[in-house]
Amino acid sequence: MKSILTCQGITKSYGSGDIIENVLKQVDLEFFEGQASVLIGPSGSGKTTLLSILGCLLAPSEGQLLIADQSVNFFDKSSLTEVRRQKLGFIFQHAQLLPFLTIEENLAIVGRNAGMNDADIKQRLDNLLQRLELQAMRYKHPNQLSGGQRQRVAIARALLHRPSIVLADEPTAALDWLTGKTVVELLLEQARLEKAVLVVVTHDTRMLPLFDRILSIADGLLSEQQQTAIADNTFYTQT
Ligand SMILES: Nc1ncnc2c1ncn2[C@@H]1O[C@H](COP(=O)(O)OP(=O)(O)OP(=O)(O)O)[C@@H](O)[C@H]1O
Repeated sequence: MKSILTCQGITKSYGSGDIIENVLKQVDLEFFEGQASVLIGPSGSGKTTLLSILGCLLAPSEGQLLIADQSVNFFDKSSLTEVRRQKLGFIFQHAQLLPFLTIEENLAIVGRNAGMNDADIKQRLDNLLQRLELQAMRYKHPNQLSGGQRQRVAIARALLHRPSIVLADEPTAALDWLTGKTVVELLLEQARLEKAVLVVVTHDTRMLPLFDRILSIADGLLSEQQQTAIADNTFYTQT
């Protein structure tokens, strides 16, 4: 399996002196092509912090982040922006679509930012809108869509430029259980089709069996749980 994303000894501290908070301690992790992971942990345990480091939005205090075997630690701001535009797709709790643009225009921007040509953007848009059953929404504006439909657009937007890594921070938190489950299932299906690494932060432990890997953070330490423990109900604490 091809290694796409690696954390080597990542630590993250906030503050300084006596009021230093060590949020992540020596996190070692490797993600492989097409692998879907869920990241869980109590509130304030560092899930968003880790996701932000994986997404090159936040620098670690120590340790290295490698994308496709290349360390991004010493990349300057514009190189990091380029990495984000080319290799990463993001999904947040709220879809964060631009309200004054149509769904098509919201999606096309991502392709343009990644340097795709118009023909490729159109082909990709047609394909993703069809796969996510969004064709009827193409010329609508975000406020004309339901929360679940907006998150489906957010999935299309995250995948449009064929990123090798897709990161989602509580993508279902604003949705009811059934809509949320459908959104996560679609996200998993589409990310697997694209062979992207997918990392999803959630508080909803009912989602865990859907994923290939279950990563858990507590007290700054990251551990991996086995799906069998979930099935046996030996690891089923609401976080
Ligand atoms: N910019 C910052 N400056 C200082 N402390 C921060 C900053 N960002 C996060 N923290 C602290 O780091 C810890 C981890 O925060 P983080 O948002 O990563 O947790 P989380 O697991 O995502 O929490 P939640 O589940 O509540 O969203 C918290 O104690 C938080 O207060």
